[in-house]
Amino acid sequence: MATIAPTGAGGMNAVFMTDRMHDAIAPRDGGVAVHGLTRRFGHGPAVLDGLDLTIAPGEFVALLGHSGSGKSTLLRTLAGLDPVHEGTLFRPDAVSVVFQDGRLLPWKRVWENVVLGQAGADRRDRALAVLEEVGLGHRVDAWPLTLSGGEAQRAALARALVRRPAFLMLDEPFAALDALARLKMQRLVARLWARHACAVLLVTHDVDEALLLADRAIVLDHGRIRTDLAIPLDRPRHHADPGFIHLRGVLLDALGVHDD
Ligand SMILES: Nc1ncnc2c1ncn2[C@@H]1O[C@H](COP(=O)(O)OP(=O)(O)OP(=O)(O)O)[C@@H](O)[C@H]1O
Repeated sequence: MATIAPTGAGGMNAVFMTDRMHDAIAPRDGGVAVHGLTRRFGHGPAVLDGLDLTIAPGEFVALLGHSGSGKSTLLRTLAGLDPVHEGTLFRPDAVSVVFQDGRLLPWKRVWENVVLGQAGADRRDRALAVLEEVGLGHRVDAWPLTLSGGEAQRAALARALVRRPAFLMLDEPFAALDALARLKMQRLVARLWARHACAVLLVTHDVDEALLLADRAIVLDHGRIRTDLAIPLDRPRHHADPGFIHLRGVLLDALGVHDD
C-alpha cells in the first residue's frame, strides 16, 4: 500500500512512500530513485516488476527495450501521470516531459503553448528566450499546425525547458522525424543538456541515439532492468569510434539483436 508524503528538504519529494521506505535511498537534490516499483493493469502480468533505478542529478540515461517492455509506463509513473501502486519513488519537484507528438494546443500560438499555465507579466519574454534557445525565435507567433515536425518538437522542448526542470523526460521525441531533423534534434538536446545540467531520461528505440547522447543505457525487459550499461565515451561522440562500435554490439546483444 503506497502513501503520499513529502520529505520537504531541498525541494525533494518522496512522491509515494511505502512503510518500507528508508532515507538511505533518497537521492540528492535533482536525482531520481525508484525502489521495488511494480505496476499491473487489471489482473494482467506485471508491466513493471519490482524495478529499482537511480538517476544521479544531471545524469543522462537512455531507456531502451522492445515494444511492450514497460518504457512508457515507467516514464509516465516517474512523471506522476500514472499512480504508484507498489514501491517507492523519489524525484525532484521540477520535472518536465516531452512526448513523441509534442502535444501542442493548436488554438494557441507557439509562445503561448510554451508558457501555458505559467503566470507573470514576463511570460512572453520567457517564452521568447527559450524559443531562441531551441532555434525557433522566428516562429514565436506561429500557429502549431503550421510548424514542421522538427519545429513542433523544438517548441515542445522549449515548453519543457521553460519550467527549469531538474529532471527532463523525453519519450521517443525524435521518432517521427526524418533523418536530418533527427540528427539536428539530437545535437540540440546534447547542447541543452550541457547548458541546463538537468537529469534526463530518454526513451528511444535507437541504439546509436543512446550511445551518442547518454551517460548510461538501460535495457528494460518485461518490466525489469536487463542491462545497465555505462557509456564512458568522450563527447562529442562518433559512430566510427572503436569504443562506440563496441558498446553498440553490447547493447544490440542485450536487446537480442544479432548479425546474421
Ligand atoms: N493503460 C493501460 N491499460 C492496460 N495495459 C496497458 C496500459 N498501458 C500499457 N499497458 C500494457 O503495458 C505493457 C507495457 O506498455 P508500455 O507502453 O509501457 O511499453 P513500451 O515499452 O513503452 O512499448 P513501446 O516501445 O511500444 O512504446 C504493454 O503490454 C501494454 O499493452
